[in-house]
Amino acid sequence: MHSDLILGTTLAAAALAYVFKPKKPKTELEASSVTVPVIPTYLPLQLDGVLHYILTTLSGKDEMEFLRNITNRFGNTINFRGFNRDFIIVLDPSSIQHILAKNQPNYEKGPELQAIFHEFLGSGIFNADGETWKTQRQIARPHFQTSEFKDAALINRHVDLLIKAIDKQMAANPGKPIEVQSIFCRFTLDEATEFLFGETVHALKEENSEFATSFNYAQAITAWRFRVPLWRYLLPKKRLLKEIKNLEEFVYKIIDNAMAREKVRVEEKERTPGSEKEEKGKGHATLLDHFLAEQEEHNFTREYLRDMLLNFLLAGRDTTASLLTWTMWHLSQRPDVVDKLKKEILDVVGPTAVPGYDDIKKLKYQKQVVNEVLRLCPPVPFNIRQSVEEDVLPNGYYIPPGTPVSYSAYSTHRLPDLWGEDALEFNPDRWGPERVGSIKPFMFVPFHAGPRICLGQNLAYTTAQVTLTRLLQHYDIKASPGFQPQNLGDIVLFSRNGVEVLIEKKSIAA
Ligand code: HEM
Repeated sequence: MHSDLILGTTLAAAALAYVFKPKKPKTELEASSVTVPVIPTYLPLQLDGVLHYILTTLSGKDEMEFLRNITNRFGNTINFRGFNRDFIIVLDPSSIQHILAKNQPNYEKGPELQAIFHEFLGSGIFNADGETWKTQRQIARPHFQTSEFKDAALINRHVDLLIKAIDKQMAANPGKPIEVQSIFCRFTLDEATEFLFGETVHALKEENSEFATSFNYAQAITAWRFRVPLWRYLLPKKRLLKEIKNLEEFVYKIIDNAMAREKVRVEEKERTPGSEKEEKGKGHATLLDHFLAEQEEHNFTREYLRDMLLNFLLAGRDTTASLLTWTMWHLSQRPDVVDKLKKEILDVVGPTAVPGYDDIKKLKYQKQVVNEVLRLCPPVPFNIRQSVEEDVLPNGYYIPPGTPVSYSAYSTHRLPDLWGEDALEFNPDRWGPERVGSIKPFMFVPFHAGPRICLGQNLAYTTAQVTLTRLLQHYDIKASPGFQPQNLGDIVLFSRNGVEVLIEKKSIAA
């Protein structure tokens, strides 16, 4: 009893000290700039605001629209303070440019975000700053040059399997709508594992593949921590660690095999002098091979390579699945757009030819459609950085040091001031030659921007466009009556209830 009283008093005293802690005097920079407006709350520690947000996420409401409503009410630069901790959100393109490009070194991933992702992603590219990030980016870059996937053979091989999986579902449930989100997630998992590791996990074939289940779980828990950082301390970790171990078993097997292969290659090189002149990174089939080619210089550990592979998988898999899913949703609502797409495919690729990179480059209208999907449904709807030093945004607002600063592609892409009165409408024509000039840099940031711009951007467009071309050569896509998707604003923008569309087998030439 006595010890409870002491503990209770200590905690209460600590809480009071935190709430009423004396304010630091303003720095010179702070005094000469504007304070970001704080969203009004009424309880100490902004408990009402924090609870409102937590209840919004728990009740399954649309967090992206929640945020958009707040910024509509309080402005494009706001401080969503909780527990006396600042959390700044910026929407205007010049602030986004400042954070992602002009003063990028001052806006890191930072220790708080890294702690949220730590168990799953370790020190991989997605979760690293400084030299660790730079090294991974430099070594990985050659694997993402378009020459690596120009014939789109790997993508097309997986699209063959995707079409088979769709046909199978249609045969099992004739005339019924198909939930495409989960199929696309399995498709992109297969494609990405082969592109990155050289080995696919066969998620399309085996609906409940162990790797896919573990990956989905680890990602879902990490996403909860991302949305409500408090969960990091409250959610049990036992299952998370078990699922991560499953992933590691699979990944370590690939790493060990690749390391053995690389050892043989190095020994052979030593036996045949002169072959070391070969260009670094050239001729390496997988991303892992690119890293192992640098092994002598960097001495990467198995753990480092595990982090690297899981990070690339996280970065590339769901994002592309999200893009394909929302594309199908918008097409199901717009038969006029489907008709135009089909006409273009017939003219450029033909009714049955398998498209390569050069073909899809000619599909101009299709690219407009994909961009319009990326605008309204950016796969990464919300992104966070943390300031290192204090700073001032181009619009005069003060950023304290060590503060989370976020931008939301979802909200910026929907601002009528930037996109016009039809900002909320799906209109691929806004990307046509007459209007595209009004789209200024940093208004459209689905792939991030600046030094940390998405490495897989070209691969993502190619995968999405090849897949879309092949699907429209085979099928007609129509609305599933009464179905409405519900945004799930996780790390990746998905629909809480999947996306149902009616798919009919129909030759494009018919
Ligand atoms: C439609 C598909 C995609 C979208 C919308 C997308 C979007 C993004 C965004 C917004 C970021 C910045 C994340 C951050 O720094 O917080 C990013 C980074 C990254 N993306 Fe993508 N991505 C897509 C597909 C891919 C693919 C297919 C790959 C590779 C397989 C990939 C690899 C990466 C990597 C490695 C980074 C980290 C870059 C760095 O920090 O330097 N992405 N992506």
